[in-house]
Amino acid sequence: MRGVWTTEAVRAAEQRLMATVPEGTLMRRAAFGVAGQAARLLTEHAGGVSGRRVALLVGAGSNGGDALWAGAFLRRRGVGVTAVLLNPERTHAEGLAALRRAGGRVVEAGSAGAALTAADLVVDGIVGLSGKGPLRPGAAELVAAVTAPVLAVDMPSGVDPDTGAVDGPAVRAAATVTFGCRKPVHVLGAGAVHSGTVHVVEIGVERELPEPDMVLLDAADVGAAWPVPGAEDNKYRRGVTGVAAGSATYPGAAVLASGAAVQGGTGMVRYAGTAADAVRARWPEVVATGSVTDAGRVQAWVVGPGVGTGGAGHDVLEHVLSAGVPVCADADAITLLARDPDLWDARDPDTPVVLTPHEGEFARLAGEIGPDRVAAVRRAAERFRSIVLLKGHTTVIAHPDGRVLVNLARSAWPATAGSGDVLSGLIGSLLAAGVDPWLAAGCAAYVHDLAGDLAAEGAPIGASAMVEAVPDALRTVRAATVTG
Ligand SMILES: NC(=O)C1=CN([C@@H]2O[C@H](COP(=O)(O)OP(=O)(O)OC[C@H]3O[C@@H](n4cnc5c(N)ncnc54)[C@H](OP(=O)(O)O)[C@@H]3O)[C@@H](O)[C@H]2O)[C@@H](O)CC1
Ligand SMILES: [K+]
Repeated sequence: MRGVWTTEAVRAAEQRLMATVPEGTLMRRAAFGVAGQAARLLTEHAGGVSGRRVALLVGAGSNGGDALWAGAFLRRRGVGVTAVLLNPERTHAEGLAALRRAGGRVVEAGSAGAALTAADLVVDGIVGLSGKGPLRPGAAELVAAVTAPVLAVDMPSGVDPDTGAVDGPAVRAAATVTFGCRKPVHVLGAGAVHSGTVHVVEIGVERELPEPDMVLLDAADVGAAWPVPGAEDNKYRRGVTGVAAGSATYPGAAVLASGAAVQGGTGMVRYAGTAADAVRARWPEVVATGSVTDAGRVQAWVVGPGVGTGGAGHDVLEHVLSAGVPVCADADAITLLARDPDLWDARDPDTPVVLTPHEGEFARLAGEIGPDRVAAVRRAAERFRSIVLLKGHTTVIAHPDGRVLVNLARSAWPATAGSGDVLSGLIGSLLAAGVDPWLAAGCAAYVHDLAGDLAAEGAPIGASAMVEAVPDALRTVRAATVTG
């Protein structure tokens, strides 16, 4: 698992560390990391380092100081460096002196045109963790004139450091070098896109950090958590997943959710609903019945996709919530819960529930999301005493106790009709196997996204192709576990 820490936690850790090391040490370590990545990008985009040109966009604080020191290091490798000062009277003095000593050029924003046009790489040191709001007009104008790839120092300027929100001009970086750990800006929403490839440079601050504010799973974590049957297991011990989804008119959701549960490795899938014929036709291994009341025993239920929001869907959801087993409630089930909160009374308080809304369903259930997605999902998880998984380019998964897991999409190909049904089937499969519901939601989100990416291979796909690709995705994460 990789941690993500808020700027508040990072600053506190930085203060503790600063007290133990000579002044300027952390900035030079940080800047050295920036210079290393800059050299790598120059090699990649301009075929070498020496003789290439770099422009530094330098703001008023330490972020600009990092950029200036990085410029000084790059000068030693024969790079032509020009610093563009956005706020000359507040420029980091030591950094500026270091760049000048190393033979760097310094210009003010008004005369930056030639340096920006000639640059093979631009380093964004406009603003870092003290950033508020979008780029101010002077900075925005310069950034708009950039054509070379941008390397962001700590974070892309103009993005909100703690929410990743972008509501005006902001830097779009090819890569970002950050210090000590990832911050929310690197993994949330638009911020994740604007950050480009994120490189974390250790500067010592990481040793001072408390428990992370959010975590990201990697392939090996998912591979280790995904259940693998042992010699003692049989289909019942592996877990039976109930799927209450779809309808005679809309059988697709039932077929996709049941298929994903099968492919996710559950021991048996019991389908209950009016799409039984369609499910049997596509997945003969599924035991299909017409109603949840005669479905037989299951260890977890997936409920909602395509069940409708009328009386029949209401009764299905009520039955499932009172069954005393973990439930993944998606789509129409969420709309039903939003419309009739009394449905929650059917749930035994100890029964784990995983809610998987998209943004519209989330708003119906818990109100508008606002710019701070993580805070909104945390509040909803606490309010409904459920795991809440908010879908998006960054999927945010909150536990009622405040823990948050995020999953970053590899591409947007999986954003297709029926994709959510696949996700809920995977979650159901893990819940039935007894995986912790918060981890189950995180692992399912990871495998869902990976399956989409593997199926797509750079071209559009339908949700059925994602179901087909689940075994490939599972092989990939299991291989990562083996190789460490
Ligand atoms: N954490 C660590 O361990 C280490 C951190 N280090 C580095 O320090 C950085 C944080 O530095 P920092 O606190 O000096 O402020 P920073 O982000 O440079 O902002 C400067 C000023 O910009 C302004 N401003 C605000 N918003 C703006 C906007 N939208 N557009 C334009 N301007 C805007 C605002 O001033 P204002 O004009 O509002 O008075 C603000 O005070 C951090 O990101 C990392 O790079 C490393 O050196 C070593 C280890
Ligand atoms: K920056």
